[in-house]
Amino acid sequence: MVLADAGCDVTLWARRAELAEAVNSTRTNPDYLPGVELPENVRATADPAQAAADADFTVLAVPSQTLRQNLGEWAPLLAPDTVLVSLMKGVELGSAMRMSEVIEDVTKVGEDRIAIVTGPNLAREIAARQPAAAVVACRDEAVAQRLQVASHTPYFRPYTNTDVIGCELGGAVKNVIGLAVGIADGMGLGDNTKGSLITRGLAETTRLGLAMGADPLTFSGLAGLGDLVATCSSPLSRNHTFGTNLGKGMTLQETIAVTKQTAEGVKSCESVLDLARRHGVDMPITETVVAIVHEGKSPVVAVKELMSRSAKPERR
Ligand SMILES: NC(=O)c1ccc[n+]([C@@H]2O[C@H](COP(=O)([O-])OP(=O)(O)OC[C@H]3O[C@@H](n4cnc5c(N)ncnc54)[C@H](O)[C@@H]3O)[C@@H](O)[C@H]2O)c1
Ligand SMILES: O=P(O)(O)OC[C@H](O)CO
Repeated sequence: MVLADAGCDVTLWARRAELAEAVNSTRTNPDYLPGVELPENVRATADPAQAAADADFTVLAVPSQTLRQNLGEWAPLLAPDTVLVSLMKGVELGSAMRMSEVIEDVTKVGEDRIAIVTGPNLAREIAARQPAAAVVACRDEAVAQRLQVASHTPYFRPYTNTDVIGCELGGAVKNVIGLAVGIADGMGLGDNTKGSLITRGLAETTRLGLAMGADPLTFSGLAGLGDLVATCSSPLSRNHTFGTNLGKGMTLQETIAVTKQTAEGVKSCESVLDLARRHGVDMPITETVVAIVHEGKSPVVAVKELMSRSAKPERR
């Protein structure tokens, strides 16, 4: 919708032919965004070859853990000079690769033709055309600028950045911190806890980013703080809501059963922790989220343990 509103002709690929037909005939996506009317220049198809043909930009928005397989099937269909754009906010399990790295690995397209869009961009609010800023990041600034023009609308304001590592990490780790804040909310804890988790979450994201070669200033921007604030405040965030359900005492299986859309942090908390260990970085909040979500640790015990860690200066 953003690209179409900015004047691009958009072909949307959908897995199910009936959903593609519904989008074309009703101008809505009844399963995912009921009540939102899509612009005329968005067409849907279930044929990936038709979606990929002649595309200046190929925008990828599948769950992070399925990207490698999806892209493996689509790679032979991509237009020769297309720019591959990732909207995904996760890290691959096992390889601990960021999404742009998976794209490069599968397609062998160079990093100058791989871009990402990230920032405080909850889908429902974007679909309601509420004002939001975003970051378009690419190692090649000219490519980022092209994508900036292609996606700039009266309600969507993209800024360019060349720090792809920092922008991607900001998006992936904020989902883990969103889970932590949701758990705290579900436990009935208040805004001091939230402010502390957001700030210390940003500190551990920045530590990881520095170890991986990111620009630390990226984390005080839209991809870092901006997205943390949106995710950790909003009931629209799937990660936040997932955490809230866990904090209220639901089991992991019960929480998964009521979660209809992708909550990336649930899997990516493990790959972010993997990255932290590979780089020798301490990420206590991420470690705690992994322990609660995947190892059955009680949130009450986890809070006690986090609060009784050894005292230290703020900036280390
Ligand atoms: N929704 C948001 O507000 C938002 C905002 C910014 C970024 N993102 C990111 O976008 C990415 C996708 O999230 P979403 O919100 O679109 O999730 P979603 O769950 O709403 O949609 C994911 C889509 O992928 C499809 N899908 C699931 N498994 C698949 C598979 N094996 N192969 C192909 N398609 C498959 C689903 O049918 C669905 O259409 C995530 O990385 C998320 O972090 C989401
Ligand atoms: O619903 P979430 O938790 O995946 O968050 C959506 C976006 O990433 C917010 O910017």
